[in-house]
Amino acid sequence: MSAPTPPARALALQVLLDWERGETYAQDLIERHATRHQLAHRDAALLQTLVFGVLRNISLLDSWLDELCSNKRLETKVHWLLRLGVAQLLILEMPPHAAVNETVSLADGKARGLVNAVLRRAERERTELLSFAESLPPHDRLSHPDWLIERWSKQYSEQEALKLCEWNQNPASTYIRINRLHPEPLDQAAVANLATTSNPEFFRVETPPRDWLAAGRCYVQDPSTAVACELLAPQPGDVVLDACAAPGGKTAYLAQMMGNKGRIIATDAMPRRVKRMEENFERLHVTIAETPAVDWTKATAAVFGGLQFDRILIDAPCSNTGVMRRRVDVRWRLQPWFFKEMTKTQSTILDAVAPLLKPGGSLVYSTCSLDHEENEEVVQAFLQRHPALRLKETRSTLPWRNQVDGAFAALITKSSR
Ligand SMILES: C[S@@+](CC[C@H](N)C(=O)[O-])C[C@H]1O[C@@H](n2cnc3c(N)ncnc32)[C@H](O)[C@@H]1O
Repeated sequence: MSAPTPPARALALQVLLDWERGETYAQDLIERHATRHQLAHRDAALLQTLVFGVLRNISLLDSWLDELCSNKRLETKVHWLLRLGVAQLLILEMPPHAAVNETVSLADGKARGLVNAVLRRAERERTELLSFAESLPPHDRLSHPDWLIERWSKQYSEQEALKLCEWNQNPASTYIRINRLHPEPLDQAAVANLATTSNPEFFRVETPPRDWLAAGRCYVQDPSTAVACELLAPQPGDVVLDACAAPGGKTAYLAQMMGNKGRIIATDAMPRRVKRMEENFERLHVTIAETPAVDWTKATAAVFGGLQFDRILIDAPCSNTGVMRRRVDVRWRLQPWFFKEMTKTQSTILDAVAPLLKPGGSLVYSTCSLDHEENEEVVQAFLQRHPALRLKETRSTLPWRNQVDGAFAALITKSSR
């Protein structure tokens, strides 16, 4: 007989403890636990709500706990348990009975009394605690590192930096892109019922349509990801390199734009991600992609034996500051020095790939970062190192303005002589 599935709150506590110990993203830990325990979709969704609810609000929860526990030092497990309990009561607005009882039941013998007392007090003093939150400085109220808010204030404005923090505090919407490469068109009436976006290929959904996803009729993808693909504008018959391609969301859209005619070489440094990309291509009926694993910080342009490309997409690894609504823990992992490190990798990849562009060809450099250092500044320095290349256009989305994830894309061309 298999062991019973632990309740979502017990798994949430385990994910939070694992997250604090390691370098793994919370999303990966959630997926790992959901797979290991074969969680039903509803339970996996509850697990994500609990974990994200805590990680999105660590500073706010700790400000409340300082009040509730008179600044007492808390043992690690008790601390996470209290954060989890208070998040359910004051942020996620879960029924107090379940929130308190089930959270207390996860505490070890000696700690139960404390957890029970603190959570019951939080429930009683709910109104006072919520108004106390309003009096906190932004880095505590909106749970973002102070240095990050300052960095964004310098690059945009203080008002926009706070709007971005507020944006990051809300659960992300789910969007799907309809896969037009699927041999059987979707029932138009079903598509007509979907919530439209400003891009006719993308729709907002409350819950992902699982049968459509499994059958490759759609792909979960934020509309901001279209910016780079549309700027690259590949044509049927083109030879395209997608240098940082996994898990293949943009490649699949490029293949659709090309009507599955031509050739795409979709590379990525991580074999595990290449495998996932291959599965995605198979499901999405992408038939023109080849998927060699290539690390562009080690490989040179000679890797394809002289092959040159009409179009190149470099969707570079980045700080992910444009997608912090989805990657809720990025804010706690980022450090001020990380941006400079990232720009070194981005520039190395650009320099390695640039010689593969045909004369007259187009290259798009894109990120899901909002940071000028990783975007405009990387592009400017790249152009200075490669005088044959010209910047044609840049496009970006800003979450607080465009209501989608943040993205940046620069279109660069090579003269035909
Ligand atoms: C932003 S993600 C790409 C997302 C993808 N374009 C999509 O739309 O699904 C960046 C990718 O770059 C890959 N990567 C990181 N460093 C790399 C390198 N040195 N060479 C090639 N790929 C790299 C990562 O493994 C990651 O899959």
